[in-house]
Amino acid sequence: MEIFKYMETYDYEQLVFCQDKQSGLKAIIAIHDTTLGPALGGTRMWTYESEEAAIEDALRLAKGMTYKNAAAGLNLGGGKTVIIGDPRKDKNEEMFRAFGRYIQGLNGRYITAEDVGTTVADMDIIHEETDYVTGISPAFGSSGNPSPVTAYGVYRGMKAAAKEAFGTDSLEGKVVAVQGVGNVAYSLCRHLHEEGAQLIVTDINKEAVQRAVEEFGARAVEPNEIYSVDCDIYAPCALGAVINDHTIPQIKAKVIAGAANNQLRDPRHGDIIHEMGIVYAPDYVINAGGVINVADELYGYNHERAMKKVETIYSNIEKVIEIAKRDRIPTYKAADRMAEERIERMRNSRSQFLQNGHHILSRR
Ligand SMILES: NC(=O)C1=CN([C@@H]2O[C@H](COP(=O)(O)OP(=O)(O)OC[C@H]3O[C@@H](n4cnc5c(N)ncnc54)[C@H](O)[C@@H]3O)[C@@H](O)[C@H]2O)C=CC1
Ligand SMILES: CC(C)CC(=O)C(=O)O
Repeated sequence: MEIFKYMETYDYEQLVFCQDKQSGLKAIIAIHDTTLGPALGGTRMWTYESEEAAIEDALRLAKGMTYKNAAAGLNLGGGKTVIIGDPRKDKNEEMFRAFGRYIQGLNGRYITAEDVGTTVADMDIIHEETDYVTGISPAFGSSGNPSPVTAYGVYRGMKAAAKEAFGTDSLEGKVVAVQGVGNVAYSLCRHLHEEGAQLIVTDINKEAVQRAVEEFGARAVEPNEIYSVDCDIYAPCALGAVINDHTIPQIKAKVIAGAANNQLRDPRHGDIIHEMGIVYAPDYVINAGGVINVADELYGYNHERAMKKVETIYSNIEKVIEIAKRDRIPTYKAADRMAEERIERMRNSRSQFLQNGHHILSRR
């Protein structure tokens, strides 16, 4: 990968490599765009096949955060971190302390939170070194684990997408195929089960599958079978790039609505599912609940206020569908348009973010 060429093409501001020999920390912080405010986005810990794959993931996820935060109406830019390693084996306290010091060094240009492979406990350790971290324990007056809130937002957004596809937003009796039943999808399954949806689930973690089977009466399938099952709604809730040339021909769902980031392998896959008549709820619009929740910490966390904003995900999905129909474009393009227009409007009044993150965080 020619890194500067890639950064120039997609207009990234900064890429930071963090190394700490003693703890084994190898982290990449990508800051995409800070026009709207400091870059807020989670830290993912994952066993990447190569350093290049980790860099690419950090860059793609950071850009997604710029669009997510803009579309959600937050005054925040987009960034993300990946830590290279196995979250089950390679974590240690010194690692997150070292990482916290690197975040502090950015002086508020980047604020972190949880993502795949990191937890509230990890954020609490980071908090020992910096205030530029959210999703820390409620004991600190913070919002805690963002996953249940993300799940609630996905559930509401799924209902809005279902209304377009089926003429009603009721999910009672609808068959929903959930890919990955981790932190977010477990809570999502609970909402769906409570509304009377029938669940088909898969995960590479057999215990997670078993829990969904026992608690929600879900039917379990193998990971490679989830695309082709007979269902009304496909909910990708594991990792990205799952809507691709290989999977699209298998999909029978009329709606795709899930929590995973970067679901489309490439933009053209959004065009293909649009032509197939599938209602696609753009990932970064429907999964914004977690970031909306942690972002509220910057104003002194208020759960009621945060949930009120999370509710706007329903109308945001409606808005995206409306723009798509009006302009005869796929929903992913409509979402991009919505986010880009907001950033452009603000670009006239501010350019690069300069240290006021500290000022915001002092209101905690
Ligand atoms: N946690 C949050 O608040 C937010 C999460 N997201 C995104 O939602 C997705 C899920 O996040 P979490 O639930 O927090 O992560 P998680 O790590 O708790 O859950 C992911 C689950 O997917 C499973 N999985 C991995 N590869 C799989 C495969 N090939 N087939 C089937 N299952 C597979 C894992 O075993 C795990 O149970 C991620 O893409 C994340 O970036 C997006 C916004 C916020
Ligand atoms: C997990 C969230 C709090 C932030 C984030 O990184 C995301 O929405 O993907």
